[in-house]
Amino acid sequence: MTAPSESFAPRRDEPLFGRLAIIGIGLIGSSIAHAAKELNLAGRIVLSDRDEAVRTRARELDLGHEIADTAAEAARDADHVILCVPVGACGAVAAEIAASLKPGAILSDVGSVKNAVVEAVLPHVPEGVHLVPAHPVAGTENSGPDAGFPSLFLNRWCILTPPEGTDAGAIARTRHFWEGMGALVEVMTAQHHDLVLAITSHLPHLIAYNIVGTAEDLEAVTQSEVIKFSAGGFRDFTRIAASDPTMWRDVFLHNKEAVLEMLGRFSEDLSILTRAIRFGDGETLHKHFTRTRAIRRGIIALGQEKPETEKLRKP
Ligand SMILES: NC(=O)c1ccc[n+]([C@@H]2O[C@H](COP(=O)([O-])OP(=O)(O)OC[C@H]3O[C@@H](n4cnc5c(N)ncnc54)[C@H](O)[C@@H]3O)[C@@H](O)[C@H]2O)c1
Ligand SMILES: O=C(O)C(=O)C[C@]1(C(=O)O)C=C[C@@H](O)C=C1
Repeated sequence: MTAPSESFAPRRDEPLFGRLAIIGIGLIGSSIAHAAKELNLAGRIVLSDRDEAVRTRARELDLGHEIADTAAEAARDADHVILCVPVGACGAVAAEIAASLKPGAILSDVGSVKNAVVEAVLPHVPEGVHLVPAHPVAGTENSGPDAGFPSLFLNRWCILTPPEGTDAGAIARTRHFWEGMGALVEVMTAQHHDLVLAITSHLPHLIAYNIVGTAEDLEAVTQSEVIKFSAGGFRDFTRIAASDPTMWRDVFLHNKEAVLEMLGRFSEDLSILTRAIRFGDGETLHKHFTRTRAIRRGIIALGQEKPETEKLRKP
């Protein structure tokens, strides 16, 4: 492998896959297309989207090597097919492309929920095709074909959740593909993934959607001072609450049990803090805030986040 200085990760001399099909040309699909082309991860990259305007824009952006009009056309003879559509659409797309999948192909996805995707897709996977679901834990609040960028997955986790008995070679090739884009790969069950992501990703989004909605409702009472004087903390919530409504509707509808479990725990812990404020229990508040501060510092120490001050110095 060679490492041209201008590239964010090493470019491969030989592609990992002959033909890569990406179905759904939004933030994640277009980011994969950028990275896979730049890093020579596939000989031919074919994309498709059900929205004609998105396909037109993808052609203008020169994403991949070809934009197909249908998902089935894109998937035909592909070695690796990645569904980059909202979680609730994965089953229908799998059904649409099933007859085009060639034996030995890897069928994957990037959904933020894994168990429901496996349940919806697995019945459509033809004999000899390997299902290796993936979830890159990387994103932004933006969506659509213009939102993607090649380094999105660099130093970010990508979680693979292959069903029991999945071909080890197919898992290894999927791992190499994500590692090729700079991601760190971990394998776990779909159930475990959904429980972990419910607290680390899904609940934070629900909280952001809720707090920003509450603040909006208060605008009338405070004569528009809520948004005008929004401080750093609230602004961070507004970024998250600007995330794609369709994507997040599907996440909550398809990870219902794990999210409700985490929401229950969250509400219990919130009651403890509420009580401490009501009764002037400073010790409980101080102890709690000290514990959570250590978690943030731990994340920074692991190198997964920069301190805010450093972000200000080096934007
Ligand atoms: N946005 C993130 O931060 C993020 C991060 C990791 C994983 N994901 C997951 O990646 C997937 C895609 O998310 P995104 O942010 O790229 O969304 P996006 O809204 O940017 O793009 C989704 C695209 O899928 C297309 N689409 C929808 N239904 C389709 C269908 N039936 N057939 C073909 N195309 C269809 C839409 O037209 C759209 O262009 C979701 O499952 C999401 O859970 C998102
Ligand atoms: O940074 C953001 O904007 C994100 O919310 C990305 C984020 C996350 O929760 O970390 C959102 C959903 C995905 O499934 C993975 C990543």
